[in-house]
Amino acid sequence: MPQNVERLSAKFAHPGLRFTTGRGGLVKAVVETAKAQGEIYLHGAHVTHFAPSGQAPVLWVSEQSWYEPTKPIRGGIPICFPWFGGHPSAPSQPSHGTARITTWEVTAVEAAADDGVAISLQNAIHPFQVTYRVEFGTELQLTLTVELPDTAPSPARYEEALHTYLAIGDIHQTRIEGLESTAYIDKVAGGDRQPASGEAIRFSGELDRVYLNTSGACRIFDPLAQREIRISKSGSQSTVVWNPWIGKSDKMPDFGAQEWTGMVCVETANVGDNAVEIAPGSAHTMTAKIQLQ
Ligand SMILES: O=P(O)(O)OC[C@H]1O[C@H](O)[C@H](O)[C@@H](O)[C@@H]1O
Repeated sequence: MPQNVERLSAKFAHPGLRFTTGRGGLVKAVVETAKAQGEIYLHGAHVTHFAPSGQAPVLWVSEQSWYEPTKPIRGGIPICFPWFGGHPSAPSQPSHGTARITTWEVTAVEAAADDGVAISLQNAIHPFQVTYRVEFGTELQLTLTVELPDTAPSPARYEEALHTYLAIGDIHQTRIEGLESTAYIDKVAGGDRQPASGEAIRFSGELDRVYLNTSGACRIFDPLAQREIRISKSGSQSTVVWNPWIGKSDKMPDFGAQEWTGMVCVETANVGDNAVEIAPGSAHTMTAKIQLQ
């Protein structure tokens, strides 16, 4: 049975969470508790807002974003799955997979720790069964579980990313710590492999890096907004860092002219050499926890 606001509201009534029609007529859940505000669209299971009470939004969303069933939302937390970037063999397939442009089914809404509220969703993306639990508390906790049914004929491989767009005061002043000792693929330099830089990441032009074999937390220091965002994770061996700067964002119709100065992506991922392979009847879970320090 198709999900609509009335049916969802009747089935999953819970204090602090309500279903409503969002932009473009797409259905979303809105969270308002004593500790936090948030929202998630069923389209893409896309978290588009999170803020602990009294704080400015932690996530950035473009004013120019599409809100259409066939297009990804620009900002928030798109789920890239089951591939990252272009499809490995079929270039006409959508960038970053189909998870972010299909409607997810809500399976549960429940109370979570710390006066929070959690929503769970699922999506069948052949050959996988995917579940996503989003816990809105003082922190935002994301749990993405990919299962390969035991009826599958052979093991299957996938890539994934919680492509988190963070709202920052000014990219020129922002620095990211936690990846100093990790080698990376420089996508701006055509995919060259670079050794660990030994330094915090700072931004002075387009930056698009895939850090491999790293399971540690990142700290995003934002002096203009006078705050620090911490992203910790489990089940993830890659971290992607991206800011498109002027030239690339100018070419994107869903990106406002000066918006690139107020965002940075720090993506909890398993991509490239870190793609995940699972056997029939098994599952893999990746988590990310996003918090203000
Ligand atoms: O425009 P999209 O398909 O949403 O991709 C946006 C960006 O996602 C990731 O961060 C990739 O590393 C970038 O190369 C890409 O440009």
